[in-house]
Amino acid sequence: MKPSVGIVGLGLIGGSLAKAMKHFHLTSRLVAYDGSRESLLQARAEGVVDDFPQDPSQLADLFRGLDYIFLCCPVQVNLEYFRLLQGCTDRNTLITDVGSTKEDIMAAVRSMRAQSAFIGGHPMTGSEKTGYKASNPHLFENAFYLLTPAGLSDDQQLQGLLELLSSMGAIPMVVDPQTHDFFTAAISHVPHILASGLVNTVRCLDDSSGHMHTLAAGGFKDITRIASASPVMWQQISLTNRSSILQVLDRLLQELQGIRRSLADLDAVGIYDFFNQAKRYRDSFQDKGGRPLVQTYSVTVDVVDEPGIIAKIASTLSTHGINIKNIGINNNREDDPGVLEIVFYDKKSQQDSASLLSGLEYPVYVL
Ligand SMILES: NC(=O)c1ccc[n+]([C@@H]2O[C@H](COP(=O)([O-])OP(=O)(O)OC[C@H]3O[C@@H](n4cnc5c(N)ncnc54)[C@H](O)[C@@H]3O)[C@@H](O)[C@H]2O)c1
Ligand SMILES: O=C(O)C(=O)C[C@]1(C(=O)O)C=C[C@@H](O)C=C1
Repeated sequence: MKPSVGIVGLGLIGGSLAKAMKHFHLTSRLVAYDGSRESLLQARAEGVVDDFPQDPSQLADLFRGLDYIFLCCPVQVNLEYFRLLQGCTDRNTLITDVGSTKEDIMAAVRSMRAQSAFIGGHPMTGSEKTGYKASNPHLFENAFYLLTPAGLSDDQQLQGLLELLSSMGAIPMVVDPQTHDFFTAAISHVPHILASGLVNTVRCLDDSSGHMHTLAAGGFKDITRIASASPVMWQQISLTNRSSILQVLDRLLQELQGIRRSLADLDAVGIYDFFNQAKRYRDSFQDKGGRPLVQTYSVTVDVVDEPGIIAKIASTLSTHGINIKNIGINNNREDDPGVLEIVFYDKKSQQDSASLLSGLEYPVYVL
């Protein structure tokens, strides 16, 4: 028997969970609630959710007796819904959240002596975009999905959740909440603070004609994409992971002070070491392509960014029997040449396409 599922917060992550569960036919019934009625209407029209309450007062009736409830609002809002849902749940309902911080919610749930079972959750995938319109059924494929059970559920419920997430293509991994919050402070939360700090710096330094804004190119755009994310989401993440963020932020400030000192002292070796150490460590991430554990076979091709270029290269490869998994232009440079990234299913296709396209005089790089 497939489980019944409820989702509170049908935005980027909640909407993607709903779409994935529908896409892979994982539920017997899927109900949702969101502050945006427009999202709920769209999801029902698309067949992604079966039903939704007309207003929050009907939430308990519609969510009673579900097997799983996913809380997918900003982290502090998730806790409010966890409390609210205690009125209509018991140990047979497993509530889980997708929030980016875990110590805070785990401590609150533990101190509450909740009726329902609970497992903290956090998919290590997402984007700077928000809302149901940005959601996508394949978001979780090959992405780590961290879980913090901490004894608030039974083994069978943990097993069931692991299977449900794996069926959406995710790679679940159990961690303790403290480790989770320290790791994510370093690899996600402080990077977001830094990206927003850089954008604020340029905003303050730009001239009245906005020349910096006009000229900002690939490097600035690459490192600051995430600064376009939801301020409410990041406010709540920051407030619920203060001590780990402060610890990592202090380490980052040391790093910045170090390079500042090397510059002030004209210490050429120190400056080289700063960039070289970072390059060596960052290059070691390359093979993973942001999707850990999955080997990717891709090439990049420098192309003139003109209409029809993707079709031209795709048809050349297809004429030679080479299957493409994914293809797209990375337009970091304004107007002129773009970098076309092509992903293949296997190494042979990667190598064959590299020699074919080099033979046609395209500059090709094998990744
Ligand atoms: N965006 C990411 O990259 C990402 C990745 C992993 C985890 N998360 C976590 O997932 C959660 C959701 O983030 P998202 O990116 O989907 O954000 P989002 O803004 O796309 O979605 C949040 C949804 O919650 C709804 N909502 C907010 N307050 C509400 C309330 N009081 N009542 C009812 N609905 C309410 C909003 O209408 C929206 O649809 C957050 O806890 C975040 O920390 C985000
Ligand atoms: O790729 C992005 O845009 C993200 O910001 C995703 C990201 C991250 O920092 O890596 C953001 C917050 C999450 O909790 C998990 C993933």
